[in-house]
Amino acid sequence: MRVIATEIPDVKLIEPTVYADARGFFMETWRDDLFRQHVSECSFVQDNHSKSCQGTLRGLHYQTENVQGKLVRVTSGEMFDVAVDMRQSSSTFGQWVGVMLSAENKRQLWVPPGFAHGFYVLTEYAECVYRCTDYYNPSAEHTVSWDDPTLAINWPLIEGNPPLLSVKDRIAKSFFDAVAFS
Ligand SMILES: Cc1cn([C@H]2C[C@H](O)[C@@H](COP(=O)(O)OP(=O)(O)O[C@H]3O[C@H](C)C(=O)[C@H](O)[C@H]3O)O2)c(=O)[nH]c1=O
Repeated sequence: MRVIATEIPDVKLIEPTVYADARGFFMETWRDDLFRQHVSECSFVQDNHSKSCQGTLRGLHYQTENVQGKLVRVTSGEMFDVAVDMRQSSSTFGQWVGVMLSAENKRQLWVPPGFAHGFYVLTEYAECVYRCTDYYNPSAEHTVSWDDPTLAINWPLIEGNPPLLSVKDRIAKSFFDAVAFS
């Protein structure tokens, strides 16, 4: 696997080694030893899988208890995946990283604990699976508005179509009003 640095040191882009042959391909999508050695010393306790139609934007979400790190990959379609630094003490507080993840490029994004996460779906459908370092805790979940002007995330929105949002994401907080990590 190849680990690629991003604009935020703790956020990593991972390219697994793909073994292709006449049948198709094989790849190790995660190995505890290599992940700990090259990305982050953490354990995963919950796997998620979500499917979204084109134009769906989920996020920006994070938990302030059971704080989750997430290892995100796309198993079908393509999405623009975003991590936002919500750690007040960080030199990159309020900065974001956005990468294209797709079934084609097989890339994975490591979203560390302390970051908000969101994605926007570009293809007719996209499915993502992601490993979490802590359990879902809805009572401690927070949302930051996807189009917050301070974050100014450059979403590759499909021309003329407002993103499809959940009710929760439509009423998300501004970055300045959102709870940050110390
Ligand atoms: C996240 C989650 C949700 N749920 C239930 C709660 C709702 O009944 C239903 C849909 O939840 P929600 O609309 O919050 O799903 P997303 O909008 O995809 O939320 C996720 O989107 C962003 C991109 C993330 O990184 C988080 O994993 C998560 O916040 O699944 C669970 O049972 N367990 C879970 O871990």
